[in-house]
Amino acid sequence: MTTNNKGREIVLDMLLQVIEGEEFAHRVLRRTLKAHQDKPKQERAFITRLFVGTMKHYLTLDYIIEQFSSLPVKKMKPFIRNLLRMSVYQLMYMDSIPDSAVCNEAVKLAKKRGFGKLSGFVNGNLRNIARARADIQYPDKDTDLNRYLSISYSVPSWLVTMLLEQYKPQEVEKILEASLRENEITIRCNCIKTTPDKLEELLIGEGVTVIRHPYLKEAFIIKDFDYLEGFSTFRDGLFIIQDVSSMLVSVVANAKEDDFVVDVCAAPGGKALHIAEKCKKVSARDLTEYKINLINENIRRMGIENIHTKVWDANITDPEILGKADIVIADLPCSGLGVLGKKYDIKYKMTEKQQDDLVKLQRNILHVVSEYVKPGGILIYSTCTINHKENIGNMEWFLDNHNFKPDSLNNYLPAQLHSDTSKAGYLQLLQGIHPTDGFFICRMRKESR
Ligand SMILES: C[S@@+](CC[C@H](N)C(=O)[O-])C[C@H]1O[C@@H](n2cnc3c(N)ncnc32)[C@H](O)[C@@H]1O
Repeated sequence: MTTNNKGREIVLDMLLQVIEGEEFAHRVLRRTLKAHQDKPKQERAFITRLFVGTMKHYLTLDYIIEQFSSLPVKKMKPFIRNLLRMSVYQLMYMDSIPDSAVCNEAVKLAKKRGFGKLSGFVNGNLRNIARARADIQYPDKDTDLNRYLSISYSVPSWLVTMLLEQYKPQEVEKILEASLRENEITIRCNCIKTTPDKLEELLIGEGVTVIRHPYLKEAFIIKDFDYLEGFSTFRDGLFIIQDVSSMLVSVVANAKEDDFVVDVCAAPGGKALHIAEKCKKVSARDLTEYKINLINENIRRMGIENIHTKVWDANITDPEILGKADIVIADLPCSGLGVLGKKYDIKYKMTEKQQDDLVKLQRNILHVVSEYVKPGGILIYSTCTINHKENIGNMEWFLDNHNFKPDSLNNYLPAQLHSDTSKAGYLQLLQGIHPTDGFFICRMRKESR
């Protein structure tokens, strides 16, 4: 365990940056792993597991701590509360670490960072939790469903209420449970450069476990690897990381060779690159130079040349493309409740007000970009959220106020996804219920006159 002592300190600093600061968890994790590329695979895996696990579970961990501590977690010093969270995570979820090691390392860290006077408090609480963890009483599902879901799945109570208003209790529990599972990585084969069969063979040769996705032949779930950028298949642009839900946007867009496609919020370019395999001309836009560079990097790596990128605010009309697009992709900024497992700080940071502001932004962008669609052309609206207001709510608002009609998805979607709603032009995928992220897609056709 001594090798992981430094790892614990690294994780504690990451937690402080994200929970107590303004940083995004996935960015902090990526930056930290990059900075410690030279560390053995095992240590990097320890850092990832402890950081992601503590982040995903920290309301549950706070509940446990407060069963034992006389001081509420909110009143503790930030360093101490995050040290306790991280240590309780190890006690509750990491069976291979002896309790004594967890307590001793926490005490050492408290002393090292100038909290020697509180090391007794840390030690006492951790040892009590280790001793009595089997007797902890959790909220009862039958008498207080909201609190049960909130504490069991580490989700703020207001968000549980919102989900229970929109979905059945069993669905909400499956969604929240899926968000705590280890994240799966899905990739899409770059069919310009190789075939799915060949890519599968090459990845297996690189020691990766490869599982074919049931929805699309170009999609694979990959496991048992450390550093993706180390693979020649990645460096050579034979695949891109992309969830199947996101791939389905390009599938239902169904671009033809001569179509002109505009993706108005395109970075890092997953959907635009996918569509560009099918048609000659794609315009990929995003708000900043930084974001456009992300698309350009992927364009270079994947060797896909028929995409033109442009910094453009989707809220503002671009007169150059008015009425010119066969297909407009509006994959808009959203509350991200479909990717709670991957962006595990969203559930703590999102507010109802932010969601309402997003609905306004989405409506404004949809209104502006609908004018780029040719008569008879297609507008695809998608989000990686499961919030009805941002999804079906916006679709209905849009159709009520614009010259568009819903267009069935059933000619394009895999048969497993056909339903009454897909026939009516939209699909709501739910994590934990579908083998994908939570995601919304709708297809709408502009009327000819
Ligand atoms: C859901 S992501 C897009 C993902 C992308 N379609 C893909 O498949 O890789 C939303 C994007 O919208 C961009 N964005 C946010 N506000 C925008 C605006 N006003 N104009 C253009 N892009 C915007 C963000 O920078 C972000 O890259």
